[in-house]
Amino acid sequence: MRKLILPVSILAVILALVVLAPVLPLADERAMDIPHRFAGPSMAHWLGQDEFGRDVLTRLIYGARASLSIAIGSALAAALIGTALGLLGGYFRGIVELFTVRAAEIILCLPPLLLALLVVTIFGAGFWPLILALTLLYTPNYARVVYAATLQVRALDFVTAQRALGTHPLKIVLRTMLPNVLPPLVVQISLVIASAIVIESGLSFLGLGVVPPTPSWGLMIRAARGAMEQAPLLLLWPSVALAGTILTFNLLCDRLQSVLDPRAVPAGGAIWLRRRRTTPIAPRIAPDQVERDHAPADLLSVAGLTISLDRPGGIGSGMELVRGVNLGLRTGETLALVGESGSGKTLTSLAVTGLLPDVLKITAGTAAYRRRDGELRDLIAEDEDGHRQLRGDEISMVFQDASAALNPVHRIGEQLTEVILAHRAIGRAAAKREAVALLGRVGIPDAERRARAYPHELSGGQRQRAMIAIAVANRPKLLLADEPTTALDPTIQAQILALIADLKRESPEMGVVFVTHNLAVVAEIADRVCVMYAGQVVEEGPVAKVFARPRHPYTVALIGSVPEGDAERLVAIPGAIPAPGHMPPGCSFAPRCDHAVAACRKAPPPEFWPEPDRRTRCLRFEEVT
Ligand SMILES: Nc1ncnc2c1ncn2[C@@H]1O[C@H](COP(=O)(O)OP(=O)(O)OP(=O)(O)O)[C@@H](O)[C@H]1O
Repeated sequence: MRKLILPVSILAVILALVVLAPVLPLADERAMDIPHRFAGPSMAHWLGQDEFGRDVLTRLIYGARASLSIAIGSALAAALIGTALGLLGGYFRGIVELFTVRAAEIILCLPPLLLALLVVTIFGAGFWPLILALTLLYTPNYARVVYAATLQVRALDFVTAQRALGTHPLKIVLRTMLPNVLPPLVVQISLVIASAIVIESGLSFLGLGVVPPTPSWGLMIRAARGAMEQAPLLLLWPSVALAGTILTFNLLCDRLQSVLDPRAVPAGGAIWLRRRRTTPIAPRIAPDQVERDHAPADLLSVAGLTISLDRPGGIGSGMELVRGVNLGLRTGETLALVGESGSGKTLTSLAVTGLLPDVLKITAGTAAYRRRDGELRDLIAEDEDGHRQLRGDEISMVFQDASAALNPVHRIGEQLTEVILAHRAIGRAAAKREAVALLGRVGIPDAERRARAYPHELSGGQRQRAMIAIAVANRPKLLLADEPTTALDPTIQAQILALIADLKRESPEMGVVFVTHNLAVVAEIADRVCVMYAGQVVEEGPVAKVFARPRHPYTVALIGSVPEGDAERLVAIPGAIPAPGHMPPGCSFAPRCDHAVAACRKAPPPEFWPEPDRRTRCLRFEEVT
């Protein structure tokens, strides 16, 4: 919210001047003083006098009245109409879409200034025709933005749930869809206001807008142009006012975007997560450092990763959500990250890909990644450009919710083609052929036809397969899969796991980090497992060894909580994971642990290495069985 203070304050001053103009001690904006035409700035006329001796400051403020009320009025009117069209078209689709969004799009075929000229020629110059022209001009922009946002929201589970409940469609549109499309809408309004100010000034400059003697910035520029040699300052004031106001609206728009939409879009699919530029540490890591710290992990070595909440002045700012995580991944290996909800699995994988939301910050740690060409890079210190080069190419992601991850307004084949083209120097036709082949490879039947489908036209399992196809399109070295099977039914789950295993066999070099809650999945596909609890890795080792003899009471509890055949044998872990910022002074699992002794509650346990390939954070690991 702090980001908004500057643009909102500047706009508040401008709007206050505009609204309070009649009661301010200003000269009459139309009073002429011919003997003093073109007089420079003085105590009585701070910005000088114009070609009729009128006070320039007064006309500038009254000019803002005309320019801003036309711009804001038309932006709001267009927003109202465009939003209604976009919401209706996006929600009902079919014939409604044709008569709303598609009809509005016809306007986009006409050049903007030409359309405005047409309206003004028909209705004559003046305030209301200008508002009408600009409203017509901007309505399709809103309709398209809202339509795209509506399609996205419409496909989400909560809308489907509302429909399943039999809620009236208009109620869903107004109560569920509208609030969800507001962020892009608000941003669009500020963009349109800035653009409308420019068009209004342009038309007034051409003599087709505001009618003299009413002042407007466009008219002032037009008049000043003729007297540029006698009084160049006359051109400066309205130009500065125009440029300053537009810049302020653009700044507001930029800031609103980051405040209202904490999520962003990575390549390949539309996971709404904001990319973050972290404080550069040292992109290249000395090989001996990696060798020393993580000798066996040649592909990815995460060391001391700490992620904190970064909301200056906000509640909980500085709170550590992930605390000193170390983990290593070897070429061709599958590492499972397991743990209860909230243990930091997702944040750890997002940090590696540079996709942490803006409110989170990496406060310590490195993530040494060995690139295809053998160079070592620190992914934590990598900037956004560096991450973008790697993401979708060497490093790929598969997320839990494919319907949110795939762009709802583009066909599956197009999305796949774009990912291939973004990272490889091949022609579009070849990329398209490869996209279809990939869809076939991940088990989507009739791939040629399905490539032309939109995400919502595929089943959940097919969407997940399509997302996997996008992730492996450029044969990544590192695949991060965040609960890719959690949302699927058991049969499809098994098929997707088999697919990932198949793809791994085809690319034996590919390392996989697999985030899951499900220990049965870990047993099936992982080579090693990292157990996370309250933002820390509490145990790590080869799957077979960890399952045969866990070395941390939390791992024991997790294994015990897996239902085996009959649900009565399921043992729930008592208590709850401590909230970030409320960690106990000692071991974070101590309050829920049967083995805990006084020493456990005193200080956080260090890492112990019971065997060369295993580690645990438990003082009593010898006694844990
Ligand atoms: N954008 C965010 N803002 C504030 N806190 C967050 C944010 N994202 C995650 N957290 C917090 O960070 C902690 C770790 O979250 P994370 O999503 O990594 O857990 P997880 O182990 O992946 O859980 P799940 O299995 O439910 O996805 C949680 O306490 C969570 O509430």
